[in-house]
Amino acid sequence: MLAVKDISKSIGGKNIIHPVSFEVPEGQFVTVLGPNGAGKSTLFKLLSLATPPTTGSITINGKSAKDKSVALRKEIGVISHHTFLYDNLSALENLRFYGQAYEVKNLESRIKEVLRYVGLQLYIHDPVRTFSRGMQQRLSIARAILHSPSLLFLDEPYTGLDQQAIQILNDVLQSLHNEKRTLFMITHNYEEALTLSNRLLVLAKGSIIYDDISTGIRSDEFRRLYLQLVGGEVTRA
Ligand SMILES: Nc1ncnc2c1ncn2[C@@H]1O[C@H](COP(=O)(O)OP(=O)(O)OP(=O)(O)O)[C@@H](O)[C@H]1O
Repeated sequence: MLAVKDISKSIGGKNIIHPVSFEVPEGQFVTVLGPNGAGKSTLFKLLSLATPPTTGSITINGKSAKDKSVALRKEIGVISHHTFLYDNLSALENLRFYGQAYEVKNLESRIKEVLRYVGLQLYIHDPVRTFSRGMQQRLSIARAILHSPSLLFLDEPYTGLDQQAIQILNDVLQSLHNEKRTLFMITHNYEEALTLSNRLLVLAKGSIIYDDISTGIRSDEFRRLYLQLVGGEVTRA
């Protein structure tokens, strides 16, 4: 499903990601943890096709990441700090814009469905500039799943969310996981990670230093292990 072979990234002569290789089978929910500056966001940008690797290759559902086709873009959804929303457009208009770009079938009913999913159906006609940070984050989740991607990338999705929005996000992620979609999440929030995901990667200084199935690990056990691996404090988003 996602195959990463020897990818590295150097910026301005500095090696930020050392060659890393791993495969993520269909339906797996992978979380990447690591201290500040480990290279998580850079890895995220590489995998979500926002920036090309310096070396190595990425293959998504058998398609090379070098192929910039709409077909490849349709395979992935991205939730990051950047909401990719237009302030002056309403929730409906934003989703129409993306839905048309991704050639979503039965777009109007799919838009209503995803807005219900994230609890924003009452705000369908409101401009995004009137939305709180958490509401914008919810709408960016709706945008990212609108075209039913088989692979969803999430970079610190919990930042700025209230308890209700965290619950909505967790429910959405759980449903996507149950639907056997593949999820790849970067977070500092290891408690959510342990509850939801079934594989943990720890990145430090641009290298993967831990890669294991997470099912059944208690949070205090993992916290101890993590501190042994990277030292310092485990931070929460
Ligand atoms: N465009 C860039 N130019 C130069 N250095 C960069 C650039 N982007 C990232 N870096 C450096 O690469 C390293 C990894 O950064 P990255 O943002 O990927 O880490 P991170 O694990 O996401 O950190 P955080 O948890 O703080 O968000 C850092 O030392 C950072 O300064």
